Amino acid sequence: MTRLRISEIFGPTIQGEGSVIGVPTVFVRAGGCDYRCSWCDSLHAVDSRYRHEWQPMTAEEIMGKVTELSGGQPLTISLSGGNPAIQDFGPLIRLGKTQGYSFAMETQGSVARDWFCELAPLILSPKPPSSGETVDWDAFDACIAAAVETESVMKIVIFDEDDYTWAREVAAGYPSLPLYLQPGNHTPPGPDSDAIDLPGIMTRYEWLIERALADRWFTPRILPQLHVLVWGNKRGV
Ligand SMILES: C[S@@+](CC[C@H](N)C(=O)[O-])C[C@H]1O[C@@H](n2cnc3c(N)ncnc32)[C@H](O)[C@@H]1O
Ligand SMILES: Nc1nc2[nH]cc(C(=O)O)c2c(=O)[nH]1
Ligand code: SF4
Ligand SMILES: [Mg+2]
Repeated sequence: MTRLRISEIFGPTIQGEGSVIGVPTVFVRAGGCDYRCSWCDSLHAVDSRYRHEWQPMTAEEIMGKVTELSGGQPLTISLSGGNPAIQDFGPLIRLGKTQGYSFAMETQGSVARDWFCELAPLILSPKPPSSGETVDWDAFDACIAAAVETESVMKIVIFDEDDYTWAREVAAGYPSLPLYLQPGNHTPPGPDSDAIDLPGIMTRYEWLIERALADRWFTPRILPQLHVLVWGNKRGV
């Protein structure tokens, strides 16, 4: 039986980011990522030093844990990671749907899967220059193409002026994707630290709002990471 590498399953909590912000959800976080963003806030699901925490789980085991957490009430399950697209989440999504659950997924858009069409929504977060990663736009386009008849949205993290300029160019190339801009969160060293630089986040958020409005750029929604404002960088919320 196929097993998925799972870093953590937690909730119910609220979705803290992007188009489904505020919606109650249970998170299923996959272990492993094909990227190494300089500012990744989920290193415990990326860095192989945390591999010992990742559990191989069947779709049935995952749904069992989600059902326990949700009290058996179907809700939206948020798949994140790491990059969930490097594993086959198709069987889990199909099983969960038979039980009334729906699935949203966060991915950077580097690997396309035919099961993206089962998501609602597919949240694509291409990485700006400050991440140190380079986007493969053919792979990104393949992700959009795979999400036939489902909603895809784009969420870009912005730390600085370079990222902002990049986001404007990228957005111009994808006029039909609803766009969300999110100020970057400089996580203090050590993935086990809950501490955040709240003044830094708020300064970047205010700067980002003012920057976009001064440009008369009115299409994106500009949102902070709500869960970070409430709980800091605490894991499992
Ligand atoms: C941890 S990632 C996992 C999913 C996938 N690998 C991705 O990057 O989209 C989930 C979301 O958090 C965002 N993110 C990661 N680190 C961040 C940070 N330091 N500040 C703000 N957003 C961050 C990512 O851009 C992505 O939208
Ligand atoms: N509450 C909450 N909302 C989130 N939205 C995206 C998250 C992620 O790490 O992928 C996340 C997370 O870890 N917690
Ligand atoms: S792609 Fe996502 S999970 Fe992977 S390193 Fe970047 S932010 Fe972290
Ligand atoms: Mg997070």
